[in-house]
Amino acid sequence: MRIDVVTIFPSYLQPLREALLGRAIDRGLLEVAVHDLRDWTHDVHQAVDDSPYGGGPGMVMRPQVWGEALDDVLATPDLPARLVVPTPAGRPFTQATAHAWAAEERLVFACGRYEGIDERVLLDARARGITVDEVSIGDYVLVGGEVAVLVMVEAVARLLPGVLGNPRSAAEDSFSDGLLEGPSYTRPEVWRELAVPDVLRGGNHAAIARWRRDRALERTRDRRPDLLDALGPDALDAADRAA
Ligand SMILES: CN1CCN(Cc2ccc(Cn3ccc4ccc(-c5n[nH]c(N)c5C#N)cc43)cc2)CC1
Repeated sequence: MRIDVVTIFPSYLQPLREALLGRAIDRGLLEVAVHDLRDWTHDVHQAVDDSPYGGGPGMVMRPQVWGEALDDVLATPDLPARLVVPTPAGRPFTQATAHAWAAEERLVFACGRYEGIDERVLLDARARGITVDEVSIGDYVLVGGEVAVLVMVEAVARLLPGVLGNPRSAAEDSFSDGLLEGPSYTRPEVWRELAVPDVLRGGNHAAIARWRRDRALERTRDRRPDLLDALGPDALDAADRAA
C-alpha cells in the first residue's frame, strides 16, 4: 500500500516511521510519503489560509494551494487512490473502515488546519472521479488533521499482511466479533496479593474460551452497551448471564 499525506506540519507524521510501522516501511510492506502543502504556494509568505466568506471565527484553507498539491500528489504515482479528509464533521472512522481501506492500493490523506479546507477542493476532486471520504476519529475537537491521520494509518497498516508479528492479533481484535476484549494477565501468578484467575491457569481451553467470552460480554455491557444493542437481544441476555 502506498500512503501519501499532505500537511503544513510534515514533522507531525514522523511517528509513522517509528516502531512497528517503521519496520513495515523498511520491509517494503508499506510506502509512506509526506508532502509539505507550502511547497505549492507561490507567494513570499507561503499563505495557505484566508478569511471565511460569510464571516465567522478563524481562517479557511485556500482552494488554490490544495488544488495544485492534490493535482500533483494524486498524479504521482498514478495509482487508483482514495482521498481521505479528516474533519470533525466526518463520518465515523471505525474498525470496519480500517478493514475496507486496508484493501486499497493507495490512500492520500489531506490534513486540514485552521477551521478546515475550502469545500470546493473536495467538490473538485469528486467531480474528477476521485473517491473522497470525510471522516472523524471521534466526538471531540482537535486542532488539525495530522493526529487523526496517525490514528487511521496505524489502524489500517496493522491489518496489512505481514505487518503484525501474529496475524491472530488482528483477527481477534476488539470489535472483530463486535465485543470489547476482556482482561489480560501475564506472570507473576500473584502480584501485590492479586492472583491471576484460576481458570486461566487450569489448561481447560473450552473453559478459558468461555470465561474470556463472558468477560468480554460483561465489559461490553458495562462500557459500550451500544455495541451490545447492535448484536441483538441474545447478546444482552448473554451479557446478563455472564455477570
Ligand atoms: C464556525 N465553525 C467552524 C468549524 N468549527 C469546527 C472545527 C473545524 C476544524 C477544526 C480544526 N481542524 C482543522 C482540520 C481538522 C481535521 C480534523 C479535526 C478533528 N477534530 N476532531 C476530530 N475527531 C477530527 C478528525 N478527524 C479537526 C480539524 C476545529 C473545529 C466549528 C465552528
